[in-house]
Amino acid sequence: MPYPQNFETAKEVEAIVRESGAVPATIAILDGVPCIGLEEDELRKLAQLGKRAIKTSRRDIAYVIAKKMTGATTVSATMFFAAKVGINVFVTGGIGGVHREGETTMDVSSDLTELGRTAVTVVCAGVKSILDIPRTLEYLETQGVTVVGYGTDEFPAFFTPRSGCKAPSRVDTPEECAAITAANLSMGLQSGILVCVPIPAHNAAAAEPVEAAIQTSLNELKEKNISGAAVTPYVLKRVNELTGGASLTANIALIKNNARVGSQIAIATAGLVEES
Ligand SMILES: O=c1[nH]cc([C@@H]2O[C@H](COP(=O)(O)O)[C@@H](O)[C@H]2O)c(=O)[nH]1
Repeated sequence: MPYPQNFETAKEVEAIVRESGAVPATIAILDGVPCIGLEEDELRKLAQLGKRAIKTSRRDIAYVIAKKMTGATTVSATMFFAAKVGINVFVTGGIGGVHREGETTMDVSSDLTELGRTAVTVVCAGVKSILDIPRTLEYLETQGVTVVGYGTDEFPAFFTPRSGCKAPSRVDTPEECAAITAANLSMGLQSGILVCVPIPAHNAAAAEPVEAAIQTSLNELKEKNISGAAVTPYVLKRVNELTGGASLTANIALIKNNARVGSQIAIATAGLVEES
């Protein structure tokens, strides 16, 4: 997300979490120090750095710390730090997944392996259709990740509530999510839970222009020889440009919605699980 929308959204998300009765702790690595909860000026600096902050997945954590760099943590690294300090529930927009043609490129987000090895409940709006959604679900199954649709039988596809793929299971209340989180922890499964909240219908950017923009940007990847970690940021930026900002508006709306749902889940979970 570009500045200043990233800063404003982060602040608004923290406010939503507080208003809901939970405690927000935005996670990042600042000058080599992992931080769990940021002061407003720290949040602003990070937001202003934008792409100059290092996109930090699990593999990058040690390097960013050793080099005293500033890292914006992806879902995999954020889960790692959340688990370390006993945070059970974490909200984000979307997660990474298996890329289209991932069967040959092996471009599979480390978010999926982290979900397989770290017991944190991640609240998201599913994965974008820039990815291969059926293979993403297969890989989550391989990793032993509990995937639930929140108030839906269908796995949501970020900008649109529909992906054409069935969610492996369904919940309808924060209490059900909390009970699953508590069972996961008490069984010592040591894997994560993915709660997939569909974008609210009134916020959903009309699916067709977003889908068309995704196709265009995927074609550009090949022309421009872009691969690996650069793929997701490039496609997100291009889709926003091509849809005249509609995808950014939808992105912000769904993140706030996830924050509301995630806070309710966190509160219900706190009633069931002792702090570790
Ligand atoms: O819809 C989204 N997908 C992915 C990301 C970011 O991209 C990361 C995955 O990147 P990669 O595909 O390189 O693993 C996620 O953890 C998250 O930080 C995001 O913000 N929004």
